[in-house]
Amino acid sequence: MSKWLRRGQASTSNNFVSSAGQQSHPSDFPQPPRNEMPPSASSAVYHHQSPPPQQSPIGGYGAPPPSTMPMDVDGQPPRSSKYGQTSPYHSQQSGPPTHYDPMGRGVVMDDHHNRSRLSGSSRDRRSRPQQQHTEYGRHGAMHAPDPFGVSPFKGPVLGSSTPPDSIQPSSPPPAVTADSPQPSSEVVPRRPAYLLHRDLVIGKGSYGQVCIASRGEPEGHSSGRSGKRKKFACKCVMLRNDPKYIAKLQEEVNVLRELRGHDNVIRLYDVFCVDNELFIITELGRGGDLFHLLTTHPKHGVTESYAAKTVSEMLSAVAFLHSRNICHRDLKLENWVLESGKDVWSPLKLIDFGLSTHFTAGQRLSRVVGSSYYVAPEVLKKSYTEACDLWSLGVIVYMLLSGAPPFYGKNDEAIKASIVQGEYTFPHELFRDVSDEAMAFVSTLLSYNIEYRYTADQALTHPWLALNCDPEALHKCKNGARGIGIVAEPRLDPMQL
Ligand SMILES: Nc1ncnc2c1ncn2[C@@H]1O[C@H](COP(=O)(O)OP(=O)(O)OP(=O)(O)O)[C@@H](O)[C@H]1O
Repeated sequence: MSKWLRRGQASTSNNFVSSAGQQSHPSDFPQPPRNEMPPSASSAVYHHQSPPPQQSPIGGYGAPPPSTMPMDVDGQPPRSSKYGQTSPYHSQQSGPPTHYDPMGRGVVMDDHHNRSRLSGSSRDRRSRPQQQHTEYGRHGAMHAPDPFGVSPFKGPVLGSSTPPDSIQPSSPPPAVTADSPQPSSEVVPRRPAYLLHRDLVIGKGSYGQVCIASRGEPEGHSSGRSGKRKKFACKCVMLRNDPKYIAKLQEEVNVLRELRGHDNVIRLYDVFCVDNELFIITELGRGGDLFHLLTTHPKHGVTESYAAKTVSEMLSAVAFLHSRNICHRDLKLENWVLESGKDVWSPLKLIDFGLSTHFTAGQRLSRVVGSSYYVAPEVLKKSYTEACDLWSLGVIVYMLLSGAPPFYGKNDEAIKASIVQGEYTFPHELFRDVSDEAMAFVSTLLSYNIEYRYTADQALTHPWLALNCDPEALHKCKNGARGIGIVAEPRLDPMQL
């Protein structure tokens, strides 16, 4: 199925949008099945000069998927997935709907191996002779300023002799226990200690790598606590003496903080620097990213009900972002992770705000950023608004339903040319089982003219979602889109490093 998909790597360069980088299955890239496709008069070709279609016809073969692509068109070293070969997306638990395979295959697989890799179980760790853990914040802790003021803990020094079981930014400081050092006057909350598992890499991006961090009582600790360490994702970024780069990181953290509380946005827990390296501690998406989900299944895409559930959660997050005047600018399959490694229906979480920016109403942005396949045509033309995020969501839904991208080419230039041309089809081979309503929904997002493109709020009211989503879940997404129940935090002062 998604043999012609490859991981996209975001670029911040002004006039280049990169798709180079990780390629999960290099040997799988097929030659385009052009010859296998019968010519069809019913091909649905949408062009930006045409009025937006209300309902998309099914069937027809358009241009083929891309041909075999080079491992790395930028000459950068290929990135490799650290999730392992076993899919983390299957559950061995029984009972609907969590057991349901969205690919419609009804297959369940053992995800133990993968979970142990993600969670760094004791068995996994024992088998490694050389552990590469760095513990921050124990006795003699490194001084780790909190450059963004994110941590709820006031102390300038990371760590405590008795770190609490979990960090709850809005909760009171951890209790001081008998073996804690006695504070001299008042109780000053200490920042928690994290164990950084450098060898448990869960993802690599253009700015660094993401690995597991944990916090809590080590197993067998005598304090009588549960002995379970809480796991986090830790993005490790080497700092450079470059004001623009620092400003970008600051914006990333500010955005993460502002969005804290939304069910479909990854939760920020802590930020600190040690020895010129920045660590951003967030909630861990144990189920891995959607790119992995899609590319580890041999079928063409997911079921409509799974796609609709997924998209409504995405729209909820994006509507919330836009209501806070934040444009993500890098929405792609790789940037949505599943909360649970056991339940493929668990909530999705949006990650990677490295290209996000604040905007003012009506402002035209001009910086060309994003990832191949997903970038909107108006971004490539250097005049765009937050509507570019909806285009990217349209690409994602198309991919979820079919397993292939709507715009493709043998390299970045060809992909960009295809996007700027704006023509795409719903090849019968890939959309055979997909309803007209689903394709109509995709068309509302892949509308070339942003006047016709749906906003996230509009898309949430589309009949296809109402038909395919659990009403209660959809209602929750609509509430989330409006920020109901979320206390947004103010923007932070500029970072001082
Ligand atoms: N909180 C998380 N939970 C689970 N996996 C994560 C988490 N954060 C990141 N990842 C994994 O790590 C990968 C890279 O992370 P991220 O996108 O934040 O890095 P980046 O350097 O900004 O990447 P890019 O080059 O795509 O912008 C993600 O695609 C995802 O697979």
